[in-house]
Amino acid sequence: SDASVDVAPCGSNLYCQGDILKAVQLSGIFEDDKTFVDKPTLVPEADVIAAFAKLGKNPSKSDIKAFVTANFGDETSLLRPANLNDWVPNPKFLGNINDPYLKGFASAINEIWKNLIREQDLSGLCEGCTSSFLKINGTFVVPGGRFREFYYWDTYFSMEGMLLSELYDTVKGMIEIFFDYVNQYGFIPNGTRQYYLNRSQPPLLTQMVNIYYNATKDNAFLVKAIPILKKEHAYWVHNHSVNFTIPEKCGNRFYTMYRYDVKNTLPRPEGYSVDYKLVNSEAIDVDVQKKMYAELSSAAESGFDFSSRWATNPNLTSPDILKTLAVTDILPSDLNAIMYENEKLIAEFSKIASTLAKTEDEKNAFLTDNYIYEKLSRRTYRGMMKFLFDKNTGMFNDYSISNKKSTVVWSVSNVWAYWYLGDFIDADIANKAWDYVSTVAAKNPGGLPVTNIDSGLQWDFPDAWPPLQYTTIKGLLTSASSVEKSNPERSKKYHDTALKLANSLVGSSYCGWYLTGGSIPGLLDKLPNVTDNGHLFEKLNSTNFGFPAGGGEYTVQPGFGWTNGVVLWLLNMYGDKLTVPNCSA
Ligand SMILES: OC[C@H]1O[C@H](O[C@H]2O[C@H](CO)[C@@H](O)[C@H](O)[C@H]2O)[C@H](O)[C@@H](O)[C@@H]1O
Repeated sequence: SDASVDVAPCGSNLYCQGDILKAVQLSGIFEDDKTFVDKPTLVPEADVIAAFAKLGKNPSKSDIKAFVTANFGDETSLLRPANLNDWVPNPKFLGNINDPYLKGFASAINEIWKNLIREQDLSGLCEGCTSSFLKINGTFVVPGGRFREFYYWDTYFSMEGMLLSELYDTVKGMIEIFFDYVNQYGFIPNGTRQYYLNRSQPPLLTQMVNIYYNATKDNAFLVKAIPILKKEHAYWVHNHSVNFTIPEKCGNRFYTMYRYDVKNTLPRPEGYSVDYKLVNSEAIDVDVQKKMYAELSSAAESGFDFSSRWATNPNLTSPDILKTLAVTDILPSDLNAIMYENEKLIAEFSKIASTLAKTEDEKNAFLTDNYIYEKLSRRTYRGMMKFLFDKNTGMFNDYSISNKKSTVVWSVSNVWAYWYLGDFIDADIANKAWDYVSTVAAKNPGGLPVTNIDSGLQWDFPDAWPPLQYTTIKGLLTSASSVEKSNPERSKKYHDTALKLANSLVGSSYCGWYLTGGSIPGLLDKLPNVTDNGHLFEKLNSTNFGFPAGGGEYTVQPGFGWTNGVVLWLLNMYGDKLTVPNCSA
């Protein structure tokens, strides 16, 4: 393809584009493409480029291996454990957990934060050397395993647990790191690497500020946050919105809706060989190839990489299904719901700020923002109800712009909007959605699978993702409280489904941890012949209680930030109801 018109995630000739990246990633010397792009150089970049040039036109695999060994360092370097001044051994929420094993489990997770919360240490980088890391000003939580950097949407779910662990200063500092990125780049990158600089992730910063504010009532911080949250919102409006209408359905009216959309024409550096081989597996036009690269990156931006949810032919399986991704043609229901909630929250924060203003002008400016963002939220709401909401099923479906109709794949993300909008939905229609969810939950002991389609992709059946158990439970709780007075029986039913999901995630994570060497001093011995000390996994198997899920382009990762966060959140909320499962059953 014509490199002069290619759009890469960043300018680096090592980490984002160019011959060295291509040769190393296609050589097959690493099982996981992310390994190479996480390696810092051992010599200045110009020397790396000169050393590569010496290899000539078609270097062998062993030449490339020797070149990488001589010029690149360890991918896990440039990080150190953080000095956590706010970590406490016995956070108060442990007192809310009755079952002694689950209390011990919560305490073990509280310990695990110390391994996952890190600081950058660039002192190991030699003079003139370089790495793919973005500068990270402060302490941050990583997901774990191959995910050695700070991720955007993961952090919301990790924070729910970190706040219970009373890591208030650390949480505040992490939000401030994100503020720096909004100021520097205008948006928050997918993760803190140069190769993530062309895309964001589900925009949950405003909601991070919300949970931090609810936990601390830090007014000064809230006031400081508002201009930055507005700036991030503007980025999504300018780069990720479409003005959409269907004349026969809408007359002259246009609706502003949001979508994932990454400008990119090259393989994702951290998945280079996977993307390259997929796109070059048959003879296709260069323009079509470039479009496929843009779709792959846009799927990564959605957080759901990869899923039949984005496929025009969801009946195919991996890898062929990936050739049919049409992310940029879809109005995703979860993204639109998130944007609606962000607009509502910016309006609410502005109202609070207006009461704290020191001058009349300041107060009026906040009240104007309150008015503007309320209005924006109504605009997003109208679009969601017009195009995404299905009165027959109660689901908020994804919508295909080109087909002018809902897409066909059901996903747990179709009930995400209930978290924020549950109060506004007709109770009988909402009940249909929740009946469906509870039927799926009843069939899956390990949690709600993300879709019903077994494509081999990681955001498909049978994978149960902790953040989506959280969003579904939030939706159930909103619906339960909205019918509590009018229909207590229904309300109880929703609470029961929420508890069932909580039992699945907490129980399955507990067993996964125990079976991989988890123990509790004086109460639970470590299994014999297990060398590890207990892992929580990034995703669980919905059909196989106690086991992680698989699928996708990398092996399941232990750690794990969002699992720990959501499990602690559930243990705190249902600490008087949850009981320890029998892990050998
Ligand atoms: O390397 C492949 C992809 O890895 C990341 O995605 C997955 O892990 C993230 C961190 O836990 C999570 O936020 C995301 O939802 C997962 O699918 C990365 O975010 C992708 O951009 C990347 O291509």
